[in-house]
Amino acid sequence: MEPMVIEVRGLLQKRKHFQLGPVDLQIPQGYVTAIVGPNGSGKSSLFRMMLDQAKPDAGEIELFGLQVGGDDIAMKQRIGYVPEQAIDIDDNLKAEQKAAFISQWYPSWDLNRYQELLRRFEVDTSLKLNKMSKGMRRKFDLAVAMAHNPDLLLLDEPSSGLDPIAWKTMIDAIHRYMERGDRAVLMASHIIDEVKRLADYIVFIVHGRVLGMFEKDSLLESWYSYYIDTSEGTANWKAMPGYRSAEPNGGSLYKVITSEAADAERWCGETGVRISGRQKLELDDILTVLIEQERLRIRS
Ligand SMILES: Nc1ncnc2c1ncn2[C@@H]1O[C@H](COP(=O)(O)OP(=O)(O)OP(=O)(O)O)[C@@H](O)[C@H]1O
Repeated sequence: MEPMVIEVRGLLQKRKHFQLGPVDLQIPQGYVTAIVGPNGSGKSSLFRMMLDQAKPDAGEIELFGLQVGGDDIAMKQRIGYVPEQAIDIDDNLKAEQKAAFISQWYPSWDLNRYQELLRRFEVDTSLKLNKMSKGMRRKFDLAVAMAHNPDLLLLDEPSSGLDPIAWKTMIDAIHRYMERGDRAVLMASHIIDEVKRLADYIVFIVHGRVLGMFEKDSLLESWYSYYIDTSEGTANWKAMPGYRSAEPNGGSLYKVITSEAADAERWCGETGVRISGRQKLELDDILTVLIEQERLRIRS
């Protein structure tokens, strides 16, 4: 098993209208892990606690085996972070001045790498930060976050505001960053295509609850819709392994969703349930089912 770069244990944050956790998570070195969840599910809150910008009410986080919460500068220097929104949105400095300032904090700041990233992202560093477009600012933040060759990249919706060309450059930059094999990315994203292209693992979070961490390929292999013909009378499909939901699909057809496709297929064969069609679920469809189930769980 790979070493873990992030370990989250029993993490709890209570707010007036929202509770995050308790969260237990292990993020492995060498992989990209995407946190996927609807608006307000707690993704940014989790990042802020990992960076010690917010305190949990219970539990702990370790980065590189060191507990977050102390004043460990060396630990922070190993991280590159792109927040959901630029922290210093009104910054009157030119981008090049800001970068010169930030670079002092990082002994491993790599000027060549930084300039290469700026070139590829086409960032004009003579602009003042508060005069940059949202996308330009995002590209600058990405270049800065990667310029010191961090061991861990924390990216909170990194493609927010990027045009399609910049988006491809970002995907490419993250792939290259991962080439060395001993780094890790934890990213929050709403963009399904981005998650599919980048992520090795997916963490679903809904209403502050982590619903599990899944290896992407096996996740996409195990969620299926089956179209079941009920005209000849059929077994109770709710007993199907991994059963999630069923809805009428015209005539005697029912569309049944399972998250354990291989076992469900076998079960159908054994119980005489006739599958007249099958379709893999996309990530957003999986998330929709999980959100709905979480809603029902909260209501009950
Ligand atoms: N400083 C704060 N004080 C109180 N509540 C907050 C604060 N920041 C966030 N929240 C609440 O915590 C919950 C989680 O917010 P968070 O920003 O972590 O979600 P998110 O998953 O990142 O959402 P999005 O996808 O919209 O960025 C929300 O209900 C939000 O209103």
